[in-house]
Amino acid sequence: MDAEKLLQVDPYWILVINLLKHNFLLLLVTLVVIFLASASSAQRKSRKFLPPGPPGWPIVGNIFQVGPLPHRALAGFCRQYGPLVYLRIGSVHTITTECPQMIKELLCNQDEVFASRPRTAAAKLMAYDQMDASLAPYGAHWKLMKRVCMEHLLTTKRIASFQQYRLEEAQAMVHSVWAECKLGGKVINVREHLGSFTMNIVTRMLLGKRYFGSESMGATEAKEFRELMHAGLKLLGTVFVGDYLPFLKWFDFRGYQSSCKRMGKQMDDFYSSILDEHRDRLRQFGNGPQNFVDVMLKTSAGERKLNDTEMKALLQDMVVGGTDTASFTMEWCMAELIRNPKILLKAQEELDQLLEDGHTLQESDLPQLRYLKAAVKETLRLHPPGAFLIPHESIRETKIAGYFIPKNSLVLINIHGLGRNPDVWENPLQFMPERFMGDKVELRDAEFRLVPFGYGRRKCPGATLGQSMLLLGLGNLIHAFNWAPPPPLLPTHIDVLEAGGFTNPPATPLKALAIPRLTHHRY
Ligand code: HEM
Repeated sequence: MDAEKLLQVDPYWILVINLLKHNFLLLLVTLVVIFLASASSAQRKSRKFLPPGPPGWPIVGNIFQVGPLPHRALAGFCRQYGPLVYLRIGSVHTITTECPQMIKELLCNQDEVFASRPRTAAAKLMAYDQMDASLAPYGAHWKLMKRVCMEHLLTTKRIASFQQYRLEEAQAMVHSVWAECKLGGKVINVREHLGSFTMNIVTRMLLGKRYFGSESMGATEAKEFRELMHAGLKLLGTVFVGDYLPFLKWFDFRGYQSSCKRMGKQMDDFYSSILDEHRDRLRQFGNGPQNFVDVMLKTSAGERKLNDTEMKALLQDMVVGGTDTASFTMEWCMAELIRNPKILLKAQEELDQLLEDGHTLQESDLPQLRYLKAAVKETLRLHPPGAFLIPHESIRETKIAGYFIPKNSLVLINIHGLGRNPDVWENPLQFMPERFMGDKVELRDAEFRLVPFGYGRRKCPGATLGQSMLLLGLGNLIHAFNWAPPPPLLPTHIDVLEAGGFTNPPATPLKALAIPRLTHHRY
């Protein structure tokens, strides 16, 4: 078997070949030392009662058992070994679960112990050395960044003050779909439209600047940036061997670290240009409406002002947190509605009733959209954007359900698995908004059956904004158009396989036939 074939067959051999390419002797010595160290450490650890899990290889542990869609492999282990599973990924103690009681223990009862984030090469190179809010390890810096998010940027009052942007962008999305399909229906690239919708909302809140559509200020630049962000998120969601076997972090396997570095630099250029432009605009026109950059320029972080790196790191959190998570959730929901025409019709009837006097959908209408809200919950159950919560890390050793959890354990909370756990949900693979109609399962469910925004210290600070974007975007799209699979496909042909990675979008970008269903003047 030649090297090329080996490469396609077994990732373990990829590692071996890459190792052989480098300094063989040095590696051999290192491997022996590591092996002895890990054997003696394993001996010590085995005296403690770790949760059950699959047996692993010497040194590399279970690293090659996680596969291209780790959430699926890890869900399989949870079903085989129990609600809390232990793996050793390289030298990193890892626990994973898809069980509501265990998730409650991790995010609620022992929230502080598990409130940190692991350090990884991708996060270091692409997220300002983890100086932001979402990837910062637990500690004083994270507290400061989170406080800026919660008390200055994402407050109820500020989010409400941007309501007009969201309404305008929802209508602009309807108009641009209509402009494509008004002559009787056309196949639309749904991902493109949803991506522009969320990106425009976020960049208008950040900077008062619209990137896509009419009065666009740099659509090509923004499109390039969005592609860059997707590639960056893919890297962030990829298992990089050097994060788990620290003695290999010097090897740039498949150019992983150079790619992260290059993307980090390109993204930094984009955020720097946002700050520069904003300062220029302030010099020229003085203060406008209070967008996020205005607020950050004035905000004090403790005794001092935020520095440029902190501002750019937070800008990145807002862009990443506010765009793909929402647009991919809407794309999944659209895919499921198109696969289930009766459910789509029911959601449309609810909207028709609410909007029969001819008014456009307002945020004050959203609480009345009970069925659409149930469809959104059902989407977040079956297709959460991000199969795992952002990885957590334990700050000290502890016990869960009688099992020993070592300090610095990586904690992978599998919400994709939770939503499909047959012990929690009846017919888990069926898209059925009705299951939420009479039920008391909320987005912050007390029983932890649904936690799409996390819970506890590391919970999402943008949840309210995210939900408004979801309901407004979806409500407008399904009220204004009928949707069907691109001919000659049938509804059941719509693909619902996930791509994996940090934000887990549909593997195939959704394309669908849009047919206007309102009178002309309403577009
Ligand atoms: C549908 C929309 C959204 C979903 C499903 C979502 C989901 C999540 C999840 C699962 C986490 C991780 C929780 C954990 O690790 O325990 C998170 C964290 C975060 N989200 Fe969101 N999010 C959404 C929208 C937003 C928006 C609109 C923003 C800001 C504009 C945002 C900003 C953040 C930040 C800064 C964090 C990090 C919090 C921390 O680590 O302390 N998210 N989000």
